Amino acid sequence: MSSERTDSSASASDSAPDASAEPLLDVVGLKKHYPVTEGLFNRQVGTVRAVDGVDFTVRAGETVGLVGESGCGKSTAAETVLRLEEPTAGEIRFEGQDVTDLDGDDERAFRRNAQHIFQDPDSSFDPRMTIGESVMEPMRVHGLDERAKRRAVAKNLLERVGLDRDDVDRYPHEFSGGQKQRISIARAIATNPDLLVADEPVSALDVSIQASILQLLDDLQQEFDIGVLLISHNMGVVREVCDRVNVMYLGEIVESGPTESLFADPKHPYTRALLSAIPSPDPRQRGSGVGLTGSVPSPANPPSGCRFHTRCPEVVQPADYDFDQAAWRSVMDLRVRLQTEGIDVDAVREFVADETATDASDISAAAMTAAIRDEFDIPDELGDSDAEAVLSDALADVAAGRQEQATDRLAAEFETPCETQTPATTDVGDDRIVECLRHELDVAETAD
Ligand SMILES: Nc1ncnc2c1ncn2[C@@H]1O[C@H](COP(=O)(O)OP(=O)(O)OP(=O)(O)O)[C@@H](O)[C@H]1O
Repeated sequence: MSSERTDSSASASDSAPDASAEPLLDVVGLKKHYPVTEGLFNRQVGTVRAVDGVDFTVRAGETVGLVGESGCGKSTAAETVLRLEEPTAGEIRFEGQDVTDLDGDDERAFRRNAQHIFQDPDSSFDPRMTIGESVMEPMRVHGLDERAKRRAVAKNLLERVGLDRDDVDRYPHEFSGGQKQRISIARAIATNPDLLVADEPVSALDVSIQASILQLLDDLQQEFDIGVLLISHNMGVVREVCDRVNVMYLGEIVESGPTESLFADPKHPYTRALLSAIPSPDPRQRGSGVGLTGSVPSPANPPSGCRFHTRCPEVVQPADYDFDQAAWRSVMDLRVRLQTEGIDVDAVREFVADETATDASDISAAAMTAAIRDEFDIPDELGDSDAEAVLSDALADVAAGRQEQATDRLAAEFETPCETQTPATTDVGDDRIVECLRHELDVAETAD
């Protein structure tokens, strides 16, 4: 974790861990799939690819972020690393040892050495146990038999995380959310772990106390040289505390690199979109970001090629066309909608009838297509006459109730390379990788 965050230019490198050191945690090709079942006999009808082949490392003394929107697979990755979930495939090497098939003493040692903090401190405590008992519990499980010693350690830990030694006999309901998260941290470090997995440790807390909890984690990490895997949907939090960042989308890592350079020059359109969502204190920068349309698609049926292509503001245009990128994205949004939910033409007709105070039966096809263009932010004319002809025909099909025909027409004419080619992992230098066709094309062009 970087030490002083007020000077962002000095942040990540101040306490930068030794990049040549063996990783504490080395995750390779990790997959976690869940079966989708149906019926009385739980017949498997599909697979949720929650984590679908991710690689990352955490070194001692390093804080590594796993960031992405809700549903991208971050928590599943964290739970699988901790062996709270069994991996479907891949390797999880902790201190040089593959933990996927540990048992007995080795498994107990791993559980002692890899601890976690979860998002909701309210649900992480047994309300009938004093907080001292909660903090002592992992010490008991891991072999510290003398109660008096456990109690003394618990008191020290409570003091270390900013509470009072005498709080040891109090109950969870007597503490605020922030204090409870401090107690969770005390409990997590009670066994002197080498790795701490913190899953959204501040997102349930009031914004005013988030910074102090992150600072506490930072201080403890430096004091004990712990490796931290921080799960967050919040790029602002990640920037504050991480040395390295892995950006995750729909079960895959699409970009990874040192925090400072990744924030200064994000390479993947998804990273750029996440960054644009961070509120800026500078009014000149507000609203300059690229918005993301729609939500994360289901990992039971991920899009082909680049999984982000159904939402990507920079999705590549077919070679035959060249028009405004924002208009192209809007046309793609229409295509995606037709392919997924479809368009309720009757609702469009009713809407136009209402807007124009006209009888629904009198609404023309032209008025319908204009309303659909409007809804999807598609300009009245695309800047490419061939593309415009394809779109006009497709919209005429939609207005006439021939959605399948429109869907097929758009799919055939507006096929993007991003849906047919799975982007390879491209090394873009500076210890950074990105999985995006645009970078592959750039690298290929430079090589030519
Ligand atoms: N036990 C399960 N069975 C089936 N699907 C699951 C299971 N656990 C998670 N998923 C699915 O896997 C995907 C990833 O979920 P996960 O919770 O890991 O994402 P996340 O990025 O951590 O999001 P959030 O911050 O909302 O928890 C989601 O679509 C989720 O519905």
